[in-house]
Amino acid sequence: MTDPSGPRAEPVTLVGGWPAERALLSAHLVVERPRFRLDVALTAGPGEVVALLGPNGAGKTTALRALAGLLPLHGGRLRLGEVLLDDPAADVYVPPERRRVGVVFQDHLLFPHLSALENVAFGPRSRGAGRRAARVEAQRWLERFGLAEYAARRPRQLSGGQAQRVALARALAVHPDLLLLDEPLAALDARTRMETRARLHHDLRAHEGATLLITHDPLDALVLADRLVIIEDGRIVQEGDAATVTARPRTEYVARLVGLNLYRGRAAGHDVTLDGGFTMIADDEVHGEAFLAFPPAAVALYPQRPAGSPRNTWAATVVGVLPHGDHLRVELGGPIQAAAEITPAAAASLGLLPGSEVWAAVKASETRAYPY
Ligand SMILES: Nc1ncnc2c1ncn2[C@@H]1O[C@H](COP(=O)(O)OP(=O)(O)OP(=O)(O)O)[C@@H](O)[C@H]1O
Repeated sequence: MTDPSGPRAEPVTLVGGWPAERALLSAHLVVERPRFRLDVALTAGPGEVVALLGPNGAGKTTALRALAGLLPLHGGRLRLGEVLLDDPAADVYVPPERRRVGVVFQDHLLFPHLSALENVAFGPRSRGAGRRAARVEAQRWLERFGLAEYAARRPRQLSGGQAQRVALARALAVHPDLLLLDEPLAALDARTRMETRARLHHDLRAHEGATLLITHDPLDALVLADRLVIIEDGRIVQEGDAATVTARPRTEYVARLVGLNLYRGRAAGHDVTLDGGFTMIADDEVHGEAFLAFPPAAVALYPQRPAGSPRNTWAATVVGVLPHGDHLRVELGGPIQAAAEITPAAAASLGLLPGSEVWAAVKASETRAYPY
């Protein structure tokens, strides 16, 4: 037992999810472009899968290229295990082929003229393994992934999902310390994507190194990753496990990603006055700068002002109506911009069209407020 009066552990500075000195990957990536600057700190531990999410142009590919060594850093430093890979201040730059990094790109996956087995064996061969040893290793990976029966097939005889997993086996066959997955499911159709996602989740457990997954798709991130890092305009705007990020989004992009309406405002107890002046009532009690969020499914729409109305009620104009799964997503203008999710039957009975005037209401009990 520890002595409570004894010396206490110093709090460690967390860079990402792991204390920088214990992480397998410890990176501060600074890349300058003419009109863009990437400046992010990333860490990942052994066996950890970190998803890097962000809108178009956020800098995800730039980060991946810097980690792989395809793009030298302009500032910061990159360490993998005990090895310093890039540190411009110390004039250190290890080229891609000498990094213990495996990359799986979304397309250009496999060599078309080689069989699945030869494709996977290429990994160990390129790291100096003998022909026979490389084939044995490749066979082991195909078996592990349940792909042994496809060993002799050429890539064009494989489905998209199978090819994707052979590419993963090839990357893992060299036992990289860092695995980089670039939109690994983006090229697949919806059904294959679902199956491959589930298998990939399983396959990734065989990897003892760190994994960084780049994706646009929140579902990929939520299923595959232990931790999410969200970047916008070259900077990290939020990171944490899925539960934290989805419960408390901190930017509009993150809110949309998890499907919430999100606003900033000032709270005084349960009342939150949003930027723009509209006041809403939340279940939570907060004081000062605050976020207010509610899911589109919590927004009820009425043709007239609802009687005995819930307090969060406002007159809105329909801006657009889009299919969303088996529901419809209604974009509303008015004192606040909001999205509502309703059934097609409800939309038909309201006669919703762009320009329609409706009343919107959200119960305070479905509205979350939290400090900014
Ligand atoms: N070779 C380049 N020269 C100059 N600017 C570049 C270059 N490559 C990328 N950029 C710029 O860097 C920024 C980040 O691009 P990046 O491709 O990393 O974003 P991303 O998050 O991967 O986007 P997407 O999801 O669209 O692939 C963008 O503003 C882009 O225009």
